[in-house]
Amino acid sequence: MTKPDRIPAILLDRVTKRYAEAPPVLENLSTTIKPGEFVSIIGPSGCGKSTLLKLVSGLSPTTSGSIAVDGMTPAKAREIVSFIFQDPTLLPWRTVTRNIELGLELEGVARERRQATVAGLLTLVGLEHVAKSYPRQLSGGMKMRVSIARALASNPKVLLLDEPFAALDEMTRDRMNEELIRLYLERAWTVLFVTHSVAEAVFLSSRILVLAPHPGRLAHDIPIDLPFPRTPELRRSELFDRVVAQVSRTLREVEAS
Ligand SMILES: Nc1ncnc2c1ncn2[C@@H]1O[C@H](COP(=O)(O)OP(=O)(O)OP(=O)(O)O)[C@@H](O)[C@H]1O
Repeated sequence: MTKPDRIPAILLDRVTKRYAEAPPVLENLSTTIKPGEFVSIIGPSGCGKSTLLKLVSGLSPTTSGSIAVDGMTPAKAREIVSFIFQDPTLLPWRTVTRNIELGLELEGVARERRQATVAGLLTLVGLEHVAKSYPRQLSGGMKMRVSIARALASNPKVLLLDEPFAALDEMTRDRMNEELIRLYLERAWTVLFVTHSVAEAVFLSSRILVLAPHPGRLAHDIPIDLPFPRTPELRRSELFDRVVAQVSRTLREVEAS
């Protein structure tokens, strides 16, 4: 007997999304994302990138077509999915530790287990030294790390990130990219990552989906065959520059069409 194929991490089958009576934002979008893939979504402003993440997260329903996350509807898959937004939205009156444990608290996880989980996450994102600080005492990069740690507290299998590093300076952003790749390799997540930066998408991804607008649709599906782990040296290599140039050209063609 042949072994059944592994269930796709994310399956999009002819997904169409329309807000009220407006023309569709996404139309007939189909693709399969395998477990462990790091997929970035790029495309002109308004082509439906954020909308796609909202559909996969179950925050917003599809108009037609279907989405399966690990074989489940997005609503059922919420427990295995974490969504990280550009704005970390930390609670200012809670310390770093208490921000990270918020979700676990709401789930009713006992205090001791919460503390053990948070201690591990603080180490993972390198924030042990600010465990008792408040958000206002942190830099933008640190706030984003708290937000990532909070998203990881529920031990997700699928991570959805909507331009998480857009507000950071370039150096911090590069460092966060390297940390994200380290965590991705360690935790074996499936990642769907929205960005406007082609270099960031190339650095992080095993695959890039280029969406075209009006209506949003899949224009290109580009595998990124650079070796993992991705390192700062890779970013300085000619090969990296070549891939970035190639993807930028594709994006410009989509923007011009
Ligand atoms: N809740 C909503 N109600 C009505 N229209 C919406 C809603 N959310 C998004 N839209 C519209 O859907 C289109 C796609 O928006 P979306 O934010 O998904 O695009 P995007 O590719 O992420 O854009 P950007 O790159 O500028 O962040 C836009 O025209 C936007 O105005």
